[in-house]
Amino acid sequence: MKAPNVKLIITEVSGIQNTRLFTYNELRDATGNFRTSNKIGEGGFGVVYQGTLRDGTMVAVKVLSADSTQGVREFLTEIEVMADIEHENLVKLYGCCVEKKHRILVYGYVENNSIAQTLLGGGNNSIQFSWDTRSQICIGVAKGLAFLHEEVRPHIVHRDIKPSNILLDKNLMPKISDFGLAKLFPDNLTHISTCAAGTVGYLAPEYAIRAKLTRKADIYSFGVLLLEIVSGRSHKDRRLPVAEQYLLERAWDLYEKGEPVQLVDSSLNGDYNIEEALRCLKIGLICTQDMPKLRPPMSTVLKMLVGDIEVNDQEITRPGFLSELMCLKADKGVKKNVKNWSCTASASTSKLGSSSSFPENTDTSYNTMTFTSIYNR
Ligand SMILES: Nc1ncnc2c1ncn2[C@@H]1O[C@H](COP(=O)(O)OP(=O)(O)OP(=O)(O)O)[C@@H](O)[C@H]1O
Repeated sequence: MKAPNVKLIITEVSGIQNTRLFTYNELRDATGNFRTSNKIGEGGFGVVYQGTLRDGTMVAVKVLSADSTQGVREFLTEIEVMADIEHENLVKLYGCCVEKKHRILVYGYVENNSIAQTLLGGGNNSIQFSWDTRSQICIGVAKGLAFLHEEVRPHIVHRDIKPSNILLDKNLMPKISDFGLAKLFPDNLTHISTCAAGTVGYLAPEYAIRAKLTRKADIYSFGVLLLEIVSGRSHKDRRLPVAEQYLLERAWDLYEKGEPVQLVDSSLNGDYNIEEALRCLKIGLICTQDMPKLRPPMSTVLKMLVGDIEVNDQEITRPGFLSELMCLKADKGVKKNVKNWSCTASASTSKLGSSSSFPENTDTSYNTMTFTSIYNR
């Protein structure tokens, strides 16, 4: 695919209100000429630098790789979606730069990295995630999502809720980031049929398999995230015994045995509110139920999290396991097609994978990807 030319991008960007256009020089000055020591991260579409604008505002400057054709669409989507909205649990987009081959996004700087790099970062972090902090993070993400799903018009489906897209500010308040895959969702539509995109492990089965997108896909991803925050482990961990490797399967297993508390992060050393932790785990399971219509809307999930609505055990049915669904389809004779899932990973290192039914030799990664399922052709 050929990259859209700069004039076209500028025309699209200028049509979006409330977007500040930065000059390349301004951003070069802000980041010390994109100095390596100012690099704070790297995602599928480019490198992120810390910077300071002339008025002293701290910013995160995301520079899209010059050769990324995939990134241009995400770049424009991010601006279109983020330009008009502001919420304490969403990263703020200040503006962008489109000059020659440069495509750069400028966000408010969020001090404490992402949940993927801290809580789930395998000990490379000095932050103590107490129970209260975890609870505050879950509630904050739920507030941000409820805002996107129910308050903004048209509604916004994020499509890539996962730990690396939840940043933590100086007070460890969460901010949802990375709206490059988001979809604006007019009121009159029940769902959007789209090429499925997101991150394996967080994808709702109905969305991954049939590419049928509704807000319930975000709610499923949020459920997986909740389980990760309470358990302090990733949705998949190959170092664990086979039966424990998949967090959602493990959570359901323990729940059925009446032992969900075993899932709570042992690094809390028992120092947590057991009632709240159990409630969070149950809500994680409620959000990941196989039938999308059984997953409550985010405003209800939020009320459950803060204890305004009772969480009733009878409400919880079996989660949707994408891996299982794929195996089932494979058993019914379409196995060879599974290999044909076309996948455009957003980073050269990422591969589609996470369950035994995906192509062999694949690896779990947090990278976002776009792929076309066998049902979406
Ligand atoms: N506003 C921000 N403030 C501070 N750090 C940020 C900000 N935005 C991004 N980062 C850092 O840059 C890293 C890369 O972010 P980016 O959104 O490009 O990719 P990602 O979400 O990690 O991966 P992918 O693109 O595959 O989803 C983040 O993990 C985070 O550490």
